[in-house]
Amino acid sequence: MNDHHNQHPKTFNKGKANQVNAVNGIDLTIADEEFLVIVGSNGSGKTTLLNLISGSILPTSGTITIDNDDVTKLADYQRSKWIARVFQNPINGTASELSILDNFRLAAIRTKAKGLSIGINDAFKSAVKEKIATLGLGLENKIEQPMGTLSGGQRQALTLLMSVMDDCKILLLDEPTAALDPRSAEIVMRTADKLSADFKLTTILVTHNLKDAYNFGTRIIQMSEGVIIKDIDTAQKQKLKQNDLFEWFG
Ligand SMILES: Nc1ncnc2c1ncn2[C@@H]1O[C@H](COP(=O)(O)OP(=O)(O)OP(=O)(O)O)[C@@H](O)[C@H]1O
Repeated sequence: MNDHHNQHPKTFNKGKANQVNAVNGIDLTIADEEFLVIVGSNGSGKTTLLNLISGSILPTSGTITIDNDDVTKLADYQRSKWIARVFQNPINGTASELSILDNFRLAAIRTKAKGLSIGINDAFKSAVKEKIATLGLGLENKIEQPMGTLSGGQRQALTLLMSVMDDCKILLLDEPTAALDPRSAEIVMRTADKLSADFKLTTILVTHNLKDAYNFGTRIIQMSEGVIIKDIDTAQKQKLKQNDLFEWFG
C-alpha cells in the first residue's frame, strides 16, 4: 500500500489563522502483510493519517494507492472492500441487546463474511462457533448471550473477528485498547495479532501504549507535528530494546 504525499497532504482551516498542517509531506509505503505500529504524542497526526487511508477525510494534496488502485478520491464506504477499521470503544462495533450469534448474522448480511453463508440454520451456527473458537477465549459456548453481557475485551475481540472475516486486506486499529482494562487490552492485542497473521492482513495500529508497540508488529513509525520522525523496520525492531522506545518519549 502506498500513501504518497507531498507538500501538505492534510491541512485543516486552510488560509485561516487557525490553519493546521495535520499531516505534512508524508511518503509512506506499507508492504503486504506488514504490521505497522504508529506512535507519537497527542496531535502529531496519527489519527489524521488513518483517516486519510480509510477515506474518512480526503487529502488536500497527494495520492493514496492500494496495490495498483489509486483510491485518493474514493469515499470511506467505497474503500471498505479493502479496509476494515476498529475504533477505541468496543460499544461502537456491536449491538448490545443482540446475541453474539445475531451480531454475526448482521455482520454476514452486511459484508458477505468470508466462510459464512447467511442463515438461521444449524450450519450457520456451527460455522460461527468454529470461527469464535479460534479466538481461544471460550466464547463459542456463549453465542446465545447478549453482546452487552460480555467484557469490553471480549466484545472488542469479537468486533475484530467480525471486521476481518469480510474480504478485507487492510486492518486499521485506532487505539483499540485505550478504553480497556489491562487484561482485556491484552486479550484484544493478542487477538489482533493472531487475526492479522491468520487472515494475512496488512495491519496498521495507532497506539499510545509503548509496550504494545514493542511487543506487537513488524515496523514502528513515530510521528511528530505531521511528519514521520522515526521509521524502525523489521530488522531494527528485532534489535530494539523496550527502554529505547521509552527514551524517545522521555
Ligand atoms: N477536523 C479538524 N479540524 C481542525 N484541526 C484538526 C481536525 N482534526 C485534527 N486536527 C488537528 O490536526 C492535528 C493532528 O491531529 P490528530 O488527531 O491526527 O493527532 P493524533 O496524533 O491522532 O493525536 P491523539 O494522540 O491525541 O489522538 C492536531 O493539531 C489537531 O488539532
